[in-house]
Amino acid sequence: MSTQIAGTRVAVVGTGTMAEAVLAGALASGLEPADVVATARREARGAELARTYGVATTADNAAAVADARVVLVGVKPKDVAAVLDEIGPALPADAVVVSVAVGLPLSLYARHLPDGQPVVRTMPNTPAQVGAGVTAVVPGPTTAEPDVALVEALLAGTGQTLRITEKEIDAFGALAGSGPAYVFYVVDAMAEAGVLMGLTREVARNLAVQTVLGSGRLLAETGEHPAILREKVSSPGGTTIQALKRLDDGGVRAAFLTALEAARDRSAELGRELG
Ligand SMILES: NC(=O)C1=CN([C@@H]2O[C@H](COP(=O)(O)OP(=O)(O)OC[C@H]3O[C@@H](n4cnc5c(N)ncnc54)[C@H](O)[C@@H]3O)[C@@H](O)[C@H]2O)C=CC1
Ligand SMILES: O=C(O)[C@@H]1CCC=N1
Repeated sequence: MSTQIAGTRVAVVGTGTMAEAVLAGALASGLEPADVVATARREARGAELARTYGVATTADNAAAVADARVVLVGVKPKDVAAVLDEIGPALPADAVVVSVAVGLPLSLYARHLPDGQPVVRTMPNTPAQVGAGVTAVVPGPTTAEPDVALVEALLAGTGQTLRITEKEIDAFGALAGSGPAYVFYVVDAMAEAGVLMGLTREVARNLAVQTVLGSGRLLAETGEHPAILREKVSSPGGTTIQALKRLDDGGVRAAFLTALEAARDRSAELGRELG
């Protein structure tokens, strides 16, 4: 199905790290900068966004959404309800509100927006900025299919999109939404090990980055199970198995399981606290 992106008026309300990454991807999908208004509270931030993306900017959230077809709400979860109350009266009836906030249920949007306002809840991740993200998409209960397809078309330039149910989104966020942070943590730790062994910081970091990039591509392009690829690196009686044993001794695998459960549980907790 082809959905027309060019000419779609988009407002980004609260253009921080995640919203900027989604905006960059949407522009790569064919969204035109002239059709975008992004809000920024600080003038310098607005100027930076205008310079980088060629979009219009304003500090006035309500004015930004007044003729929008799609409104991306990019503020932190604790600020979402107040922003919805602020923009609600100015929203065109057909404007689709797109959530990126972790934890917040669709029911919160229904409570703070005019009756019948279309909403799509998403969970993106920051690799969206380079077109290599993965975004969960949960349509609101009354959101029409063409509106969901429009949001997915806008997100196409950010990487993959995947429709899921709302009950799956806390786990999705714990794995994919937060996931880049775990990978950056591993890269940082591997680079530090390189420095410990006497490599320069620059070389160590480059080796760690290239190894993660190459391993990700190998996984994606071969479709092989990670355990099989791991076995292909670990020769019997060789070096890698010595390192993997130390990771197991350190409880790293189990730590990943409890870490992701903790992120999922915090997402659910945010939903209870703020939703
Ligand atoms: N950072 C990430 O990797 C991910 C973040 N998210 C979600 O994205 C949302 C934003 O997170 P980040 O981008 O990390 O935070 P951020 O702090 O970088 O961005 C929030 C932005 O909202 C602005 N803001 C706050 N109140 C405002 C208001 N009343 N009007 C206009 N702008 C306002 C801030 O100035 C800031 O630029 C959160 O809801 C988070 O759960 C979701 C997935 C991944
Ligand atoms: O840490 C957070 O709360 C956000 C949501 C998912 C990734 N970052």
